[in-house]
Amino acid sequence: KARDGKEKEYRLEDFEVGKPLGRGKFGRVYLAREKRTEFMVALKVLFKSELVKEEIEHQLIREIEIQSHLSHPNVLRMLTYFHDEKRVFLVLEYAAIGELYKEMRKQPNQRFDEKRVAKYVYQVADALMYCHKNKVIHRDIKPENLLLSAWGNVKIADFGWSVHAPSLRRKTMCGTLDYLPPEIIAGVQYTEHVDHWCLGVLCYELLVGHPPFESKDRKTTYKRIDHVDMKFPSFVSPGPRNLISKVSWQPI
Ligand SMILES: CC(=O)N[C@H]1CCN(c2c(Cl)cnc3[nH]c(-c4cn(C)nc4C)nc23)C1
Repeated sequence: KARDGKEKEYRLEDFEVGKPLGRGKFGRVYLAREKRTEFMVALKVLFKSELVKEEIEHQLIREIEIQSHLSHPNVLRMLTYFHDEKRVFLVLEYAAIGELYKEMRKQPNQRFDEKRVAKYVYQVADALMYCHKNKVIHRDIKPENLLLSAWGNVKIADFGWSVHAPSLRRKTMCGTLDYLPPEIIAGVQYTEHVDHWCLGVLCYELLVGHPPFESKDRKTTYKRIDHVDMKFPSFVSPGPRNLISKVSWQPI
């Protein structure tokens, strides 16, 4: 905010753009520094031509509306946004450690110990309770969309799929099916409970190293989701089994 308290209009020249951090679904994300304050941010760049070609302008507008109004320690902040003739820029909070997914792969058995999973699941649950209180369903909770801040706290990123509850909006079956809850597969109206289901799937994956219904082909994955056909390896103790089973049984 500028000194007179008004929203400052940002432009690209207010930033020094650094290394690419990775690719979201429809844009590149760069590390950047705001020149005046030297504040580090993640700058997400989307090309207007691509937004139009993919007909996802409405999705971006919803992502901006939702993420710019949410303010929670475990939700990645959208600080501001601006556009020039060809591109839209989202100025996002920079999570210095990076993607939780990569952190998990770096662990000895490619999974986290129970204490660490408890911390991450608690933080995601807290963020989801906050989102649900604001009538927002994320719908895409999975390790790839979770980031770690410099202090090792989880930040839910990528609200590209979030919607205002309750919703019937079809989630196109692109990407992994592993996290799809039965009610979305069935195409019935769904509520915030879809995020609870994903939290159970996330808890399982962080503990075990792969998602519970993972199968060699999509058909089998669908079937296993539908029958909630979940097996726990012996090293998973009763506490997490109980929690995961409780959030995974959905009264559809
Ligand atoms: C779904 C999605 O947006 N994925 C990624 C792209 C980079 N982006 C980041 C966003 Cl949006 C915010 N902060 C990030 N920090 C990092 C990162 C840090 N290290 C050391 N390595 C990485 C990578 N990436 C981000 C989110």
